[in-house]
Amino acid sequence: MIGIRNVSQIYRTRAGDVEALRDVSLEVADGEFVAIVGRSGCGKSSLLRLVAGLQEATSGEITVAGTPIRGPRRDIGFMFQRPALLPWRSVIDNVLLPTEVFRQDRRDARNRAHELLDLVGLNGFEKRLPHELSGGMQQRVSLCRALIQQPRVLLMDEPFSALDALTRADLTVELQRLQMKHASTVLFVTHSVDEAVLLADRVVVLSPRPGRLRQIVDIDIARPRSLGRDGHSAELGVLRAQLHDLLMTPEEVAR
Ligand SMILES: Nc1ncnc2c1ncn2[C@@H]1O[C@H](COP(=O)(O)OP(=O)(O)OP(=O)(O)O)[C@@H](O)[C@H]1O
Repeated sequence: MIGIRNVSQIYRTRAGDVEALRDVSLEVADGEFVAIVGRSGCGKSSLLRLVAGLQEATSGEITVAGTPIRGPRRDIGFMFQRPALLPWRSVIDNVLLPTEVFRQDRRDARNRAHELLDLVGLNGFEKRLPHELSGGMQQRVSLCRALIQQPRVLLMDEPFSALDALTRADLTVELQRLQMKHASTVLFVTHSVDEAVLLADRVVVLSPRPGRLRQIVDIDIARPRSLGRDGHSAELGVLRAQLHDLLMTPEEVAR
């Protein structure tokens, strides 16, 4: 579904060139959930922006559903760290925004918006304005807005990092539920090893800048997953430790 081939990104700045990504290749299958982890500044957001068509790679090629990315596309949804809702539009009108931009059938879109808001527990909040909601609720609205256009691919850039730990854990559970239901193809950038092992089929570890593909860790554990006592804490713990070591040790001393 997503093909990233030999992608490099160099930013030319007045202070000199910044090499953000070097020769990254990755294939993401239809319905697969791939998490990307790596040190701050290793190019995770850059990679997502390239797949989203928000910027062009210095070299290499990216395809989604077999077609090269040349700019933003309707079949690619994006969710950022902050909800970025329009403050003057109600919850439902925020969710409907992409369907207006892409001129989708209004009635159909409204039905889908209600369904999605219901799914994330925001039933009854449709007419509220964003400032009347908590941060977690706003991010749920943002998730609905990303899903309304039924994208083939959902790109998520640290979507829960601005939330408190418990709300973040709640949303991780919800996203897992949505993923089990819809099996979307997701590329998910996170700093949280816990989130990565709970959500992903595979975790891609990038090396410190310039980001290169260091290792891919398969998370071969049945869903729903949980770090709680009744969950898969032992198996997930081993993978967490492995990822932690990959992130914390320089390549040359890693086993
Ligand atoms: N538009 C830009 N112009 C110049 N340099 C940039 C630009 N965007 C990113 N960079 C640089 O490229 C490198 C990678 O940035 P990027 O935001 O992709 O990393 P990241 O892994 O997402 O970081 P973090 O985890 O801190 O969010 C950084 O050194 C950053 O300063």
